[in-house]
Amino acid sequence: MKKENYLKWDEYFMGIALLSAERSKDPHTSVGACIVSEDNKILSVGYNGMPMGCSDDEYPWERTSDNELDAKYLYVCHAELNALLNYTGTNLKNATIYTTLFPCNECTKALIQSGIKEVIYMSDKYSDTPSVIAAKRMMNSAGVKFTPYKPINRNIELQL
Ligand SMILES: Nc1nc(=O)n([C@H]2C[C@H](O)[C@@H](COP(=O)(O)O)O2)cc1CO
Ligand SMILES: [Zn+2]
Repeated sequence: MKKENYLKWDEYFMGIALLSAERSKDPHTSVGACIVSEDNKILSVGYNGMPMGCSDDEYPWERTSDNELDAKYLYVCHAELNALLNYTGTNLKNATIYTTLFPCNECTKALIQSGIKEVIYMSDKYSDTPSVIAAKRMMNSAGVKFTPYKPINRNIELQL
């Protein structure tokens, strides 16, 4: 008889998003994303980080600063955008993105334009911000389904 405690598809893909988030250098919020085709093939992954060539030792990680130029927000590339940009293929039509944090309005525009049809998200901690409210409005208009991930409360330990 087959093993029963294998990872279901949703768990596997959100697990990969969570593992990708572990690559983030952001001291406050690590985000990971995994893009999956209609037939459950992993197409791309990403996490939030500074753009290529912009050293994550030199660019700021602060959330606030007297000078906006000394805070992270003008520079950091979101996990969802990185996952889109890391994709080397040509067809994201009807793909699903698993993300550990609900997408912002800017990533949402790019997700919609790329053909992503579903967003499965873990945290929605910024749900009351204009960015997320706008993101949901656009997803609703564009027919992009968004579904909270159902936690299974299982710990998976990886010994590295
Ligand atoms: N959906 C998202 N994906 C992301 O990759 N991010 C990134 C941008 C920042 O590096 C960090 C959020 O920082 P903070 O405001 O929680 O300290 O997560 C943020 C959001 C929120 O919309
Ligand atoms: Zn974003």
